Amino acid sequence: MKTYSDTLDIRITDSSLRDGSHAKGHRFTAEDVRSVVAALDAAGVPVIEVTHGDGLGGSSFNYGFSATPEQELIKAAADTARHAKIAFLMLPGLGVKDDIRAAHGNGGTICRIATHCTEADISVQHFGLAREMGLETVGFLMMAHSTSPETLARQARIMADAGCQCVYVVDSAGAMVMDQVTDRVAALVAELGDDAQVGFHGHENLGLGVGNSVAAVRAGALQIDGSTRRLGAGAGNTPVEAFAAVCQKMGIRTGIDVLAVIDAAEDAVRPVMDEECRLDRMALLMGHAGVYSSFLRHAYRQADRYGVSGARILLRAGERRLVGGQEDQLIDIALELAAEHRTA
Ligand SMILES: CC[C@H](O)CC(=O)C(=O)O
Ligand SMILES: [Mn+2]
Repeated sequence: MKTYSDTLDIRITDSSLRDGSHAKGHRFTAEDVRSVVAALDAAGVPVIEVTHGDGLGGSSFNYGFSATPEQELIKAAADTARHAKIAFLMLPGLGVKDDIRAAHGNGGTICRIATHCTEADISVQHFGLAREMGLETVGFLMMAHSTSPETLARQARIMADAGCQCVYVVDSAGAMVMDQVTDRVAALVAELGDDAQVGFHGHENLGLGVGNSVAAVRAGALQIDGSTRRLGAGAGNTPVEAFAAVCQKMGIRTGIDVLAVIDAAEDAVRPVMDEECRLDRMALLMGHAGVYSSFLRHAYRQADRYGVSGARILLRAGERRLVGGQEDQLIDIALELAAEHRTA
């Protein structure tokens, strides 16, 4: 069996300071970042991702403005971490190449480029630049439930050929059940061979983050994302502390000190959260209907603004197969629902 390295079977990346930015309304402070990074780093978490929830350049009217510029947060993380590497994420078009250069200048060493799962071609120049700069590279194929394993594998090949060193199957909607994860991860492993590793990023919208991540590891994934205390979009991400504990019981080496990360979840991450990430009606509907997790807060906002049901907004977003970046279409849906209500 392939392992991540001689000492680790898999490598875990904590996304609470990036995916969790959605749940926090993009209001992390440098102090929040320093305290979370210090605790995760001390617990042996090997990679910590820090960026606006929608990636570099995400701070905007459409996605939500950051309270603190993300480059300051990346620098605070890099200045605090003693062992952990700092990763940052970018969606081509939201962020630009200069954002990658700035993140590198502020101490980020892992560049993660995310595209919709059938649009890997828009990442090619960014992987090229990141590799030229000596950065480690990771690719995100988002909304991976919405396409077949074969198509996903072909898209992964585009990223790997462009210089991506690990392509992630990203369950952005938390909509996949275990066999779907197995099929997709196995298809990427078969396609990429020794050319690139395979990763998995899960969400908890069907309560399957840990189970799906175990399925991914069994199918050959060497990198797994999670968020301590599940701090992430929708019902949150795979909880790092629970996944690390499960891995320990299964003899999968993660390098994480389980007791220390359990303490970090309670003592460092929970205090920076507005509230727990809950598997409530809206979050569960996202998993059920296949809706991008970061639409959750936007759906609540438009439901309030137009006096319509947030659940119905999400169901219609699922029917329309909206993809990340189409947050503004939730407004159109809310307006339609309001008009239908008036004529009913
Ligand atoms: C940056 C967009 C998005 O939040 C990436 C991600 O975490 C996902 O698709 O799940
Ligand atoms: Mn996510």
